[in-house]
Amino acid sequence: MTDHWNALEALAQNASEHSILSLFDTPGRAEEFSTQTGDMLFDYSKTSIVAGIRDALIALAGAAGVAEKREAMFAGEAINDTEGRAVLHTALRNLDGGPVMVAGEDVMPGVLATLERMRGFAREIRNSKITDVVNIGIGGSDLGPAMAVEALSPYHDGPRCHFVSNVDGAHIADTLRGLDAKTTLVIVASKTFTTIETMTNARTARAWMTDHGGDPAAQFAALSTADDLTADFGIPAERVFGFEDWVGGRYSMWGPIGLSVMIAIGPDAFDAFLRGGQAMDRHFRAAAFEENMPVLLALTGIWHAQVCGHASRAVLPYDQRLKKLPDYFQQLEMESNGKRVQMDGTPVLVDSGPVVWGAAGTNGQHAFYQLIHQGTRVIPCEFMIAANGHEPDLAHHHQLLIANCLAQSEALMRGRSADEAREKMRTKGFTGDELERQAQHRVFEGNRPSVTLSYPLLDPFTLGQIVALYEHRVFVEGVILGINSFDQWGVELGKELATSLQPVVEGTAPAEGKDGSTARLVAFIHRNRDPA
Ligand SMILES: O=P(O)(O)OC[C@H]1O[C@H](O)[C@H](O)[C@@H](O)[C@@H]1O
Repeated sequence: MTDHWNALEALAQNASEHSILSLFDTPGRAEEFSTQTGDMLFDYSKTSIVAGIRDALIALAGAAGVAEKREAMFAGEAINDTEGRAVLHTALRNLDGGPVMVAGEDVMPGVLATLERMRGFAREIRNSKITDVVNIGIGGSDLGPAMAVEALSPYHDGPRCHFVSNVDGAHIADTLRGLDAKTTLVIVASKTFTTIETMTNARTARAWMTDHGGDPAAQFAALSTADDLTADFGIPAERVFGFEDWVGGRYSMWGPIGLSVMIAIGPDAFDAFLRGGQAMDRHFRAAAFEENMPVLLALTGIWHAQVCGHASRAVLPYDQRLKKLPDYFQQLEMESNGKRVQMDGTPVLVDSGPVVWGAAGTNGQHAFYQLIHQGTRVIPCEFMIAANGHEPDLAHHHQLLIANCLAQSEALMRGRSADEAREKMRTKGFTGDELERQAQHRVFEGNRPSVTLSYPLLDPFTLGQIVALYEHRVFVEGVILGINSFDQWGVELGKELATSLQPVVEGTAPAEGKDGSTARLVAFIHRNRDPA
């Protein structure tokens, strides 16, 4: 692998001698550096990647064993080897794809039976007196469904959905205020059913329901792998939707964790979402790397983060309803690929995954794009735009949205030279030193890379394609980095310390053994706390 990384570094040196804009002097660049699957287009031509770089990146992916590991994943091998688990979220959307074997057993009958139970339950709730659904979960048991319910609001014809994640009592208090306990369904979503935030919120919701005339025995459902714990909590088996440990939390919205989405948009639209994911799986398995959208998206990411050294990437959906997508991708990418060692326990050879962040366009333009355009660090951008909105009466809004999205990627690439800036200031009447000073503030270096994903309409099928595209992108990047993208040991230490600090904060244990800063903060909080 070291040879491949070295070769890419040398290519990056050469690439810095040509501007991205100048690459378009070669006819056909946009066609050659874009790929399509179904009706979705991924354009990576506004990057410094040229044919030789793409070949080298594909060779890197080949050397890392991406094709073999991809098949191992789909074949149910225990590729999450620090936890000894298979990785089969793809089975959850394998609606008609045949058997999927785990340890010699076909898991599809179980997956399809649970899906059918979910459909029955969703129909029952949609036809009942339930007006509001509260999904209590955190991380992978919250971000995906919360994002999808908002993304698919034009298809939302079921009860209202609310999402409570934070252990901060403000979250559940604000959410329950105004809800009718007699017509609310609470879904406790937790793979492990031990997560302290979720279990604390679930108990609070149960007490609220009892106190306000609802019936927790009839109005609670659970989504979990731990049926013993859901039973202990008092949720009857017919309202428990289980899944297996081969579904990672941040990959779980395709199965029971997506129940709130199914209740919101109905089983048929949820099926379309699954089919979008399945279509992307098929493309990912079948397409040559040169045309493979998840592979090319991953290679673009590797080029920018690990080869060119850009430490973050911005996800910029020009779609108000996708405003939670950056948060969702943050967990998907950063929890998966923020790792210090390779599979064999030795340090990673290059930087691990980048910081992923972003916001919906055009809002971000009026907040942080200044830094993206003129800050000293390069931030590769990932734009998303639909050809159509869901508001035919407001088509002029959508034209403006598209124009803004395309304008940003063009501006990032093209920039504005010092001469252009001087000319601009000259026409405004500036001269001499003041002209020069004013002009410098208006220079955009340009040559800033971006990619754009475009599709006809953000419908359930398309959302399924987008989510699966990014899941596979993360997988490919993880394989190239040599890491396990499916564990998350890095979240453990903070949890353990929170458990040990709880009695200290409550005042039932001394702050002994804690560092001076922590002890002082505890003392300050104790002094300032209102008496109970
Ligand atoms: O679904 P749960 O078991 O409650 O887990 C919820 C979340 O908690 C953990 O801290 C993990 O880092 C996440 O990957 C997970 O999604």
